[in-house]
This record gives sequence, structure tokens and C-alpha cells, in this order.
Amino acid sequence: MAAPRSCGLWRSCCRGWSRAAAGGCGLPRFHRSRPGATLSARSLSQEKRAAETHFGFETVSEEEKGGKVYQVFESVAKKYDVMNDMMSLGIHRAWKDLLLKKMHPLPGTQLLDVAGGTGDIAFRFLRYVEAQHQRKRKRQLRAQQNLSWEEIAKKYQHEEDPLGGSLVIVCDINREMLKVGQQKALDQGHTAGLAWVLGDAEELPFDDDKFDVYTIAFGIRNVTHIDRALQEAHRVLKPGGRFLCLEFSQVNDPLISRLYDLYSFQVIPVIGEVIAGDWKSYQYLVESIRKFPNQEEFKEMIEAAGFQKVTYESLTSGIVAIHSGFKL
Ligand SMILES: COc1cc(O)cc(C/C=C(\C)CC/C=C(\C)CC/C=C(\C)CC/C=C(\C)CC/C=C(\C)CC/C=C(\C)CC/C=C(\C)CC/C=C(\C)CC/C=C(\C)CCC=C(C)C)c1O
Ligand SMILES: C[S@@+](CC[C@H](N)C(=O)[O-])C[C@H]1O[C@@H](n2cnc3c(N)ncnc32)[C@H](O)[C@@H]1O
Repeated sequence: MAAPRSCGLWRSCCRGWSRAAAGGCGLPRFHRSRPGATLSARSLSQEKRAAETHFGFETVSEEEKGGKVYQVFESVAKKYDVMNDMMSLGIHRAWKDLLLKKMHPLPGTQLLDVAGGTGDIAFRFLRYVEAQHQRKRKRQLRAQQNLSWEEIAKKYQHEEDPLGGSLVIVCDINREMLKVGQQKALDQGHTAGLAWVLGDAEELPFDDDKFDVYTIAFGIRNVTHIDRALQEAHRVLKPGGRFLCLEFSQVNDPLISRLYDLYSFQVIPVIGEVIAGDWKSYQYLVESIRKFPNQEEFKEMIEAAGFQKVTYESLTSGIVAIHSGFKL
């Protein structure tokens, strides 16, 4: 795959995006009944239940959820980065750095960052591979004996790709989040090795076996059908490729858990209201965290999607966890 030089927005033709952007319409794809099929009262009520899901603590239909999630991120996009620093006192940066450390990408890595939003993982990836590439080049130069200074200077001047062929695609369902990310990329001078794609985690607009690494940070909690997003992750990874997910998880220490609940429910929505004028979106954030499966349950879901050697590491007493798996 050739590394795109531009960081323009590729609009995917994926149906999922247009449905969510339009506020949710269309039939749930996996719970449709066959035309003409007669359903007993019991199976009818089962169908109804199956098409329901949650949006925070609220019960909503599966069709509604995508539109509601879209509105949340459309609303918070402009204040998203500042809110994260404020609410987490900058701790989210350390969690994201740890994700990159775990990934340890080498020059040439093709990364798909799903629900990539404003590009935090993508920019870290670019900085990481660039530093790796520099180190490799220095090692090679040191290993070569008897080079003249002209030869050394030439090697530095003719560095055609500082990323060594690496590429990151940021894929997100929300146009506003991507717009903020693109502006950040310009401000931080990231132009090469980066592409932005509008697309749904449940229906990725990419061919099979394309990427070395798939990441999703604080994104999978918002997806309507987590199992479908995991299957899509498995499909687009190359054999040998790695899945990495950074997500809120379950706090295991009872004392920390009480303080955490207090902070989550009493402080976070207030900060949301004061800084972003948006209580509801931050209430959704803390509620959606409580609805997400714990470390072990999520590990099982990743395994059910076909990943092997699935492991996880809990960070900050389990407030978040990084799950890892391989397509073998
Ligand atoms: C709409 O959807 C979203 C919007 C977004 O902006 C972001 C996301 C996705 C999230 C990220 C990208 C990550 C960054 C965002 C967050 C971490 C915000 C979510 C935060 C929580 C769910 C709570 C946990 C927060 C932390 C661990 C960060 C550190 C915070 C503190 C140490 C607390 C600071 C203390 C004060 C400000 C004092 C005032 C507090 C009170 C009076 C309440 C009582 C609180 C305490 C006594 C201390 C708090 C204790 C804890 C947080 C638990 C223990 C902490 C540790 C083990 C370190 C998105 O989807
Ligand atoms: C909390 S943000 C995370 C952004 C970024 N990964 C980070 O760590 O800062 C969640 C992102 O998930 C995106 N999202 C929600 N549902 C999605 C879906 N079905 N497909 C792709 N992205 C989705 C949202 O638009 C939003 O940008």
C-alpha cells in the first residue's frame, strides 16, 4: 500500500456513516425477520428485545443509538482535547503513550486507527516511527566504517521518507472530530504518512488483510454492535497483525472505586457543563463506561471474534485497560 502524501479527507462510501449522520434510519441489519414469516408472540417480543440497546443508562433502539452517539461527538468535537486534559489531569496522555509503547511500531508499519477522532493515536504513531527510523539510520551510519563527511551529509540530505514507509489511516464516523484532527495535523506539521477516512467501525471501508496493526482508543464503547466491530478488525488485519484496544474498564479496588464513582458522577458532568456547555454528553461518557464489559468479559469477546493470544493490562487501578490480540 502506497503511503498517501496528503492528509485530505476521504469520504468512505460506507452506509453506516450516512445512517448515523442522518440521525439514525434504516433497519437493524441482523434482526430483520424474513418477509412473510409468522412470528409467535414470544419470538416477537424476543425480536423487540434483541433490537434494543443502551445509550448510557438509557434504553434505546439499535437504530437510534448511532445517531445519538454521532450527536455527542459532533457537540464535543471542538472542546474534546481540552476537556480530556482537564478531566483526566493529563493522565489520558500517559495511557495513550503506553499504548504506543506496547505497539512498538517499526518503520514500514501500516496502522489503522479506528474511532481515531482528533488524531491523538495517529500523531503519537508518526512521532514514534520517525524516532525509530532516525535511530535505525544512525545505527547504520555508525556501523559503516571510513565514511567521509560528504557521504554522511549526503545520506542526511537525501532522506526521502523519514517514516520509512509507515502509514496511519484515521477512520472515524464523525466528520466534526476528523475536521478538528486535520487542523491539529496541520498545526503540528504532520503531512506525510497520514490519511483521514470517514467510516463505521462496524463496516470498515477497507479490503481484507490490509493492516499490520489495528487500534481503537476510547472508541469501541460507543459502537452499537461491539462484536461486529471486532469481526471487522479481524478481517482488515493481515495474518500476523495485531489488535490493540485502549478503553475504560473496571476498577477493582473498592475504596478507589467509590472515589472514582464520586468523581465520575459528581464532577465530570459539571466540568462538561462549565467548560463545554454540555452536561448530557459527559453524563453519557460516565454512564457508557459503567455499561462496558469488564477486562475478562471483553477479553472473551475479542477471542470470540477470532483473535489469538489475547491479553490485557489494567492501568491506574483498572480505570482503563489495554487489550491485545493477534490474527494468526
Ligand atoms: C463524550 O464522550 C467523551 C468525551 C471526552 O472528552 C472523552 C471521552 C473519552 C475519554 C478519553 C479520551 C480519556 C480522557 C478523559 C477522561 C479520563 C475523563 C473521564 C474520567 C473519569 C471517568 C474519571 C477518572 C479520572 C481520572 C483517573 C483522572 C484523574 C482525576 C483525578 C485524580 C481526580 C481529580 C480531583 C479533583 C478534581 C478534586 C475534586 C473531586 C471531588 C470533590 C470528587 C471526589 C474525588 C476524589 C476524592 C478524587 C478522585 C478519585 C479518582 C478519580 C479515583 C482514583 C484515582 C486514581 C487511582 C489515580 C469520551 O468518550
Ligand atoms: C472518545 S472518542 C476517541 C477519540 C480518539 N481515539 C482518542 O483516543 O482521543 C470516540 C470516537 O469514536 C467515534 N465513533 C463512535 N462510533 C463509531 C463508529 N461506529 N465507527 C467509527 N467511529 C466511531 C466518535 O466519533 C469519536 O470520535
